[in-house]
Amino acid sequence: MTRFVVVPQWQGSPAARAMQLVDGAEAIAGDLPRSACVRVDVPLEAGDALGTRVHRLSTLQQTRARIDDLLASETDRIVIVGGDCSVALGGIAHAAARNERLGLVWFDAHGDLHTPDSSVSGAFAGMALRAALGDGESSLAVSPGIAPSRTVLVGARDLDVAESAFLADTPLARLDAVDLADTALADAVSQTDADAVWVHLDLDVLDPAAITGLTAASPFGADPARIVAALAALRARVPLAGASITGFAPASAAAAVDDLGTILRLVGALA
Ligand SMILES: NC(=[NH2+])NCCC[C@H](N)C(=O)O
Repeated sequence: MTRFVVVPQWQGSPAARAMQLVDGAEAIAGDLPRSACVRVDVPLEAGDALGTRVHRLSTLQQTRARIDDLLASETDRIVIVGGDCSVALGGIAHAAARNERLGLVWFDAHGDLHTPDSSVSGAFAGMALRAALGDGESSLAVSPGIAPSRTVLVGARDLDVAESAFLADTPLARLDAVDLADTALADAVSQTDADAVWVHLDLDVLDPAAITGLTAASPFGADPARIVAALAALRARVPLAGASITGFAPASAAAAVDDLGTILRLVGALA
């Protein structure tokens, strides 16, 4: 069985409309079987940086502690429903503790490869993949981190200078999302020595024509049907350790309905 862990956290997001991520998580959860869902309470307040360069670090730490507590006794495969991107980290840490050579697929328009020092926004979502690799704010990073050589970044097209510089020096595979061939992702993960894989999907990897409820839509994104096909091919080859789906920020309840069909197809491909 798959357990859906719903984490309506907005505090990691750089967006002005960040709090709509709470509505997005609730909207997705509302369409999932209630008995398969568990909710993580997220503090209502923004939180404090605690003297670091990570905005709202105190609330991010509280949410993470609650995710870690919940997952400690979880034996089902989990799909984390966000919220902002950084809700994935508790799940990745949980899966990494159970799979020695965990691979990571990160679907995102952005790189999320900042450290607190390189980030301009201070938003932890923009540091989330880097934290999965074990770098940055130590209270939130996965430790030991996922090896970059077992990591595939898909659809990133909105990279900051420091992120491009990091990628130039790091053995992390990249795939373009626009023409994602059915087996390209399965091939890329098979070429690593990963024994299982965590799939993270920020919905902003999608083309803006396919979804409206994004805080920072970026052109030239993926067709949802191609992602579904790529995930099926991947799962035929490498066991799925768990998944996260994040970044849904609908402007209204009515607008959410327009996107939910697409989102639920993607959730289905990850469950
Ligand atoms: N997963 C995301 N929405 N990431 C947005 C990151 C945007 C920008 N690179 C930043 O660090 O602020």
